[in-house]
Amino acid sequence: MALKIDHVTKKYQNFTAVNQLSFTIEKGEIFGLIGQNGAGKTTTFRMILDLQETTEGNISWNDIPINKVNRDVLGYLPEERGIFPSMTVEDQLYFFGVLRGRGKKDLKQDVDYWIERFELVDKRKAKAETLSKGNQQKVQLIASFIHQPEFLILDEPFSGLDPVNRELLMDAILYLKEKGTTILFSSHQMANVEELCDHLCILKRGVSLFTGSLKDLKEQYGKKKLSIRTDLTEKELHTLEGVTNVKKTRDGYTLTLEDETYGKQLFEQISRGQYMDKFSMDYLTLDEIFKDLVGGIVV
Ligand SMILES: Nc1ncnc2c1ncn2[C@@H]1O[C@H](COP(=O)(O)OP(=O)(O)OP(=O)(O)O)[C@@H](O)[C@H]1O
Repeated sequence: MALKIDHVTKKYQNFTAVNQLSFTIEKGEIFGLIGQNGAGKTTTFRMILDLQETTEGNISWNDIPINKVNRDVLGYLPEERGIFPSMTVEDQLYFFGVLRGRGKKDLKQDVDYWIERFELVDKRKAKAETLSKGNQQKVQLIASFIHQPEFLILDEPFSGLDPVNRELLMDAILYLKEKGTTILFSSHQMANVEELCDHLCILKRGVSLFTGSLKDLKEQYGKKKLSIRTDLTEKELHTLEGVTNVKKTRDGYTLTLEDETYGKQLFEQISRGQYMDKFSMDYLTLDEIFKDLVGGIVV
């Protein structure tokens, strides 16, 4: 594996921000770290980047302790955004590329490529302070990987981006993965995690509630979501055995089941031998699983 987090704990005086956290990330994988505000995501990132010491445990990159790893191997988009306000977009990207060890000539192709890909061509000579928040974020994003790091850490990269820019970023992350970059990111938007991640870790108050593949997480929960169109009332559906929740939707109901084995008997009870034009069992979305696991609303 490329990154190994081994029983890592971070304490601030008596407060434990990260508690015995362990996970690994394979080379070229996209790994999502999710959790509510204060769950310990940024603290974990900062320990991986050696910006903060662990209280206990070890972190290594390709079996080398993280504090011995060449900094240029890593790229980081921090949560607190900030770029040089009076520097142009283009100069900014050259600055960060050169700072992290690349030659200016060698950078030109990549700077041009990313400026175009993130639709910033007409802004390349503009001072960063004159850009919209979303455009500033795109510049900072490119700056975080313009030196071609092997391992890229993105703290909430999607926040503040409109749907078009979200798609641009999605595609860019997948492109970087294809090129072999290992990517760790956090997001409050579960749809982004669901679409991108190979593996994920769900943190609650510094403790991992789940670490593994999205597929395993979904299968662990099972196909507990049942979407139907029926003449039965909400009240009647509530009384059926195995149904834990009923939600009215635009054109029917979504039921949550105790487990998927109730599917067959519910089909018989609800259809009563009649044709049903909608009866489908499905896995919960990551958003639903997350809310169930952490027992709260995503903020
Ligand atoms: N320097 C510090 N001293 C004391 N407590 C801290 C310090 N830094 C972070 N914490 C606490 O550690 C916990 C984890 O914070 P962290 O920033 O890692 O959370 P997060 O998951 O990134 O949250 P968010 O989604 O809001 O960014 C929080 O309760 C925070 O208040």
